Amino acid sequence: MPYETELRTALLALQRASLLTRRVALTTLSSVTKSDRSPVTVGDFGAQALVISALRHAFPDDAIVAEEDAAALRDNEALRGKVWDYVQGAGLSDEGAESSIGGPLKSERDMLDAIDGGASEGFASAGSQGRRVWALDPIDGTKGFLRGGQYAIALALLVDAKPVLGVLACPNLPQDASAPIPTEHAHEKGEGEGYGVLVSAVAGQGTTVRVLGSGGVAEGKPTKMREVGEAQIGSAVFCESVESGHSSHDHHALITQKLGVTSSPVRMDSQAKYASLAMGLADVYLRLPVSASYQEKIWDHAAGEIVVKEAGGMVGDVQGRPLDWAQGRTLKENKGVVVAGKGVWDMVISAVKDVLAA
Ligand SMILES: Nc1ncnc2c1ncn2[C@@H]1O[C@H](COP(=O)(O)O)[C@@H](OP(=O)(O)O)[C@H]1O
Ligand SMILES: [Mg+2]
Repeated sequence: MPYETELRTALLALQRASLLTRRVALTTLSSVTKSDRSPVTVGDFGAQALVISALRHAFPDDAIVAEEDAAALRDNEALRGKVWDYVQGAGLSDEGAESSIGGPLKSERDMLDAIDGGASEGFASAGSQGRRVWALDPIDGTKGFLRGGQYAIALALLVDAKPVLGVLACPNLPQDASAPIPTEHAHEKGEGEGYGVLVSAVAGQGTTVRVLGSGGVAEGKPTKMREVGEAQIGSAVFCESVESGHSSHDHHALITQKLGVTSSPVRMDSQAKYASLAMGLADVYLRLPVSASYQEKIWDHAAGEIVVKEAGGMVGDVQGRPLDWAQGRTLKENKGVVVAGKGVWDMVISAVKDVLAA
């Protein structure tokens, strides 16, 4: 199967990184504020080191674009030591699986180099055919991670500026699609209690859900989005960011009102929203940016996009056009993202257009 090794590596890398984020989540969390005023934690740095070292081991020639860099750690011995403790403590229980992603990191220096290995210019500079770029968000939804809500470790492989593989590790999503999605105190629920999924997709191969474990790759189950038609839109489950600064709750409310949706949207951080749709936990995801200063990276949607599309859903901008991966590193203002099943897509896009035009 195409991308078999890439998928296996990505699943194991994210599983290992989630061992670290789960452990960090059980401590008293604190964050450092970055230059863009967004928070970063020990979990973000540690997860990035673990995933990049796995990718570099398996695919040394591939470019990697990741959210964090190691500057803050190089300057801060205490913080660096803390991250290193967690990185050393995160190893898969299956030795064969662990060694297939390069085994434990050997030194603090290797850890810093791995973190800085995510500084590629990515496909913005990729001209030649067959160019491969991995896009990693080591903790997507850092605010959700800090408040005990949903977060995801998100990894996608883009070939010639198109997502061909995506994996979302969502430690706080329920494994059972009929269970409610926890939005607080979620870190207290672990694998043993039925929480933690790995949702993955490869172009043309469908979307698969696995239990997020601590050893080798678990058996996967194919998943599809729920089939919701126009007649059922009133009872569809909508989801949106917790943060109204990330997308406009007011616009979303006007859209759902127009569509006659009866229940309030489920608020959830991170690309766990895409995973929820792919798993049939929710039906529509609206993300309408609110300000011109909003410079969200397009990478933050790559894994989610393929996971939803391969589960039978649609992902586009507010005009219903496909997301433009070649446009560079940011999701341009006013474009936004709409995610829905095929049965309600036209109707949702038409409501979005009406509300934005008003
Ligand atoms: N002001 C801003 N500018 C750019 N991106 C922003 C932003 N505020 C939030 N984001 C993006 O939105 C993501 C969180 O989305 P959500 O609200 O769906 O949880 C953040 O991911 P990180 O948590 O990885 O930084 C970040 O990429
Ligand atoms: Mg992040």
